[in-house]
Amino acid sequence: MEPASGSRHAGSAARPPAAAAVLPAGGSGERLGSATPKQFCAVHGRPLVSYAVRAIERISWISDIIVVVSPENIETMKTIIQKYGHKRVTVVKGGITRHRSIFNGLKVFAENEFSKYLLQKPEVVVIHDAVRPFVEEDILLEVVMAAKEHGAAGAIRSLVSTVIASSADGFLDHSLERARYRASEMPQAFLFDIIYQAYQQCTDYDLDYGTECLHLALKYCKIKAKLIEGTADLWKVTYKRDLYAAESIIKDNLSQQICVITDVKEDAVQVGLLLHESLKSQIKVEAISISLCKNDSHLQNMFSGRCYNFIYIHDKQSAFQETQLLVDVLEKSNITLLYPVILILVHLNSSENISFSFGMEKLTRIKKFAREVKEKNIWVYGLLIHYKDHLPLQEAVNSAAALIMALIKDRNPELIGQLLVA
Ligand SMILES: Nc1ccn([C@@H]2O[C@H](COP(=O)(O)OP(=O)(O)OP(=O)(O)O)[C@@H](O)[C@H]2O)c(=O)n1
Ligand SMILES: O=C(CO)[C@H](O)[C@H](O)COP(=O)(O)O
Repeated sequence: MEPASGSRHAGSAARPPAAAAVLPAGGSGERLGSATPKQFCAVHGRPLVSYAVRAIERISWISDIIVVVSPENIETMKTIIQKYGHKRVTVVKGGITRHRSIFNGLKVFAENEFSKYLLQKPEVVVIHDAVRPFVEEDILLEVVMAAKEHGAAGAIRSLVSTVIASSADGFLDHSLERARYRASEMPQAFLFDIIYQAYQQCTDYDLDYGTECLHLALKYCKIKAKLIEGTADLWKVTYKRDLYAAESIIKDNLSQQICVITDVKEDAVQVGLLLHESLKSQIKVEAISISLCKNDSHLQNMFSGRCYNFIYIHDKQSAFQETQLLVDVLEKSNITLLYPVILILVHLNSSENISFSFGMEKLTRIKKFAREVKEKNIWVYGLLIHYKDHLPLQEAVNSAAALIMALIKDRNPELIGQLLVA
């Protein structure tokens, strides 16, 4: 179950060959400048490498995923695999350069000494940097099918800047015609035997200074790679700003859909309908009116979509029991494993005096409840819709919709347990 994200050629009919993937993750992230190598930096609470692993593991036709990490990070990687429930992953010790790490990853399919188990050699192997989190199945399929046909293939992008060469004294020597050149990105794929033979023949210079796997296939096996136009999201996290960009993309993907759950009481249903109207131009809304009592079978089916945002509207003084039931169902559904789920508890109040109807005791209770369920990766926020004669319901609902959109787009952990007033 994944949040919605852009997919360019959905539903390709081509049948992929037996494939495996090698994800180099053995670098130190010097250019990012953090003490933690970038692949282990948290992006919306989860290490970057986990996003790349997840992107590959959800593809059924990729049998094995080899993640190559530096020796000191093997345990960290194994912990990540366990914590986020990753499957079909083997962790392998990396080398001092990216090429050496990739070569180590490939050896798992060809040389016994590199793994406790010699894995089944795939027809095609995908190579994808662990710091490129947004790879989609359609581009992988295109690259893999092209590799099967031509021996090697890789994703490319148009150049943003012109490439120039400078002379030794720091002056322009010449510039390249930008339209003729492309940036080489990932994923790339190869017939396994081609890329493995290429790495076996590499010089130390290639292994230490090379930056391009497609070039090795050309140089040592005379294979001209097929180049496939990639999407903008395939870029590599390299600098600190790339981590912020990755987090923004993830948050944007997570805030595409919301599920509005209303108590069956008349007021709650009415507010639910108005909220639906107010939100639907900004987000896909699914609305459910339900009595949150135990054993309600409707609840079990509610979390089948790609939804990570829920609103529960009620007009009770206290609805913690019902909310707890909702939390239990969310937890059981496993959607909280990879991303935090937002749950906004909407209380309705039409009395003159807010402080009278919403005392300190209840505020403290929301905070305590939110703190407890945060442990389950469910982020609870309170929202009071306050309406009376001089503040019409429609106006209060519009203001509530704006606050809801801000909460789910920002996904701010500092506001967990707070009560906002619309
Ligand atoms: N010895 C290395 C060096 C790099 N990589 C991996 O290769 C990918 C792309 O390399 P790059 O962006 O250059 O990562 P770093 O080498 O970590 O970054 P920097 O060059 O800024 O130090 C990353 O997933 C990185 O972890 C690797 O597996 N083994
Ligand atoms: O862009 C690429 C495709 O070949 C590689 O990801 C890139 O060459 C990695 O090199 P570096 O580790 O120096 O960033």
